[in-house]
Amino acid sequence: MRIIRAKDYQDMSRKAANIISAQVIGKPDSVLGLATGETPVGAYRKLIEWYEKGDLDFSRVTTVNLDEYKGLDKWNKQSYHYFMNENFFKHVNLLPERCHLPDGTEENAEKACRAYEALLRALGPIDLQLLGLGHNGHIGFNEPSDRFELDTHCVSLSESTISANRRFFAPDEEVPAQAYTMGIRSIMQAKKVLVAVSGKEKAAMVRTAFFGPVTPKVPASVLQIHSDAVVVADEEALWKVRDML
Ligand SMILES: O=P(O)(O)OC[C@H]1O[C@](O)(CO)[C@@H](O)[C@@H]1O
Repeated sequence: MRIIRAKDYQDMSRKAANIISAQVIGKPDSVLGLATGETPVGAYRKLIEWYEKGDLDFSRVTTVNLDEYKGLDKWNKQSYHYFMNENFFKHVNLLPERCHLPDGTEENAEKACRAYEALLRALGPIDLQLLGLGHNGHIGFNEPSDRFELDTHCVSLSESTISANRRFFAPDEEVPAQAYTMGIRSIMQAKKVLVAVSGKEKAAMVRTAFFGPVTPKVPASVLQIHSDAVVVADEEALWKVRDML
């Protein structure tokens, strides 16, 4: 696992976007695994900026997102479909039919997960998987558990994840308690994994996940044994591991 140090959020975003750009330029028909959350938004902005300048072409790229809330459709402003559309998809020349997320409207969890897993397998290994880091060490919505959940599955979100995500919802809106998420296998089979981390509230988890034991109780810790995992983190996120770099 390589750690790339960035000065601040802007620098981290630019560095993460550089890695994604290099992937798309080097392999125009890449399969990109994408993430939601606040952290990757700056990188998406950079990619949009470079696309607008004519430096990037997404017309042959396929995207697969990590997760979606169960029960939310793509017009719901809190859905990850909506988030991805607003923050990235609609601003670049990705073909809509090549942008995939789990189907939050499918009430039958087994059916929804089976369909997404089949899609992931049909597409083959993801070329580059972008990840954020949850406060409790989750990646996608793979929550702390007694075992690594390998396939796409329906997860009951932990209290800490629900409360962390409350900031995206209006006070009177309920945060969904369940989500469909890509499993650890697809993430680990990705040829390259890029974890973007920013801010001092992630510093303790950076130390636990990337310098502690590999355990399903800290899902992100599994990335330590990925053959090509890169963490791009800013100074605040790295302050608890400064002496180890
Ligand atoms: O980047 P943020 O907003 O801190 O979120 C971290 C992680 O938490 C999630 O938003 C889900 O709780 C993930 O999508 C994300 O990777």
